[in-house]
Amino acid sequence: MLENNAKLLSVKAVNKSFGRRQVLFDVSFDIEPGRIVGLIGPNGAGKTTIMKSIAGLTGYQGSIEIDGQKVSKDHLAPLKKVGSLIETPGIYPYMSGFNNLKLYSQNTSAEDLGQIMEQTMVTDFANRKAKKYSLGMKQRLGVAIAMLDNPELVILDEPMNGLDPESVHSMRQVLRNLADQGASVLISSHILSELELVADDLVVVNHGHILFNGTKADFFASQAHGAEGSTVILKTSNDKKATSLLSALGFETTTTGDLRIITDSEHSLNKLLQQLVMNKIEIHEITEERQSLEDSFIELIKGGKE
Ligand SMILES: Nc1ncnc2c1ncn2[C@@H]1O[C@H](COP(=O)(O)OP(=O)(O)OP(=O)(O)O)[C@@H](O)[C@H]1O
Repeated sequence: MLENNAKLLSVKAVNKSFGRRQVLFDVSFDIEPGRIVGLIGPNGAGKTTIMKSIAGLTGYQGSIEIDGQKVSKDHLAPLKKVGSLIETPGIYPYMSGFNNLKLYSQNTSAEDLGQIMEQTMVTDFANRKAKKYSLGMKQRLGVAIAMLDNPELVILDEPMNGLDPESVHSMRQVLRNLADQGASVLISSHILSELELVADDLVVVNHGHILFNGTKADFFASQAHGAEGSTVILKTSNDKKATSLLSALGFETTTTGDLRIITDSEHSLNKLLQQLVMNKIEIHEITEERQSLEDSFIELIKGGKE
């Protein structure tokens, strides 16, 4: 059994080359039980290679441990605790979805199997041959396969790919249920908004380097209050006076349309409000324009290593 706060998955200093081309550079991150970790990066960043290394599908240098046991291509025993959907799910096309599930299931009761099919919304088409499935149906069946036999770690490579908005919504619910039951979930995407609502933690990767590894809240905070700061939009009793006052104090202001002020640690929102009050400028409306996670991500990727 895992102790509290133990790491279910520990990836340490993983390097990987294909021939002479290195594609992963000192990749390290951990996953605790019950957490959903979003692995995010643009196409070719190294997400699938990281997941394949964890799932024992490709060799690597460094260390990957699941529940304290090292995983490698030659030591797959820890993978009993892992359910995965990586790249094309291994679905047999001439079998029904239900029979595919039964084939992969070693120790899932009929009742649990029924529940997994309900949760992943596979039940309605479970008796049809898999070759007739759409991409979204295959994805759902692939996730159902990954959930068989009570995995402690579920690895899903781009599981939202091909899903309609309703299915994306229920997939989030499925992942949250898994985490609530104590499983750890590693899910990848190149679209941050797919992960934004579901991930607890984020690992941002680009060109095989980890650019950020921490909670989603920390990611947002580190980006929103980074060098650019956040933008405050003000409506005051005297915008002209407010602009010249704040400019004189070193605030970056723009007045095309609304009065917009960029705040940072030195020119904080608190300082801005104090100055307006001291100078008897009434504030009629104030809104903070927060950067979306997507903007933060793009900024981080642009500033990342080549
Ligand atoms: N079998 C392989 N042989 C050679 N190079 C490979 C192989 N698999 C992946 N690569 C290279 O490794 C790098 C990382 O690829 P990977 O598939 O891990 O990225 P990804 O982040 O999953 O991308 P995507 O979002 O497009 O799936 C890429 O430059 C890719 O071309």
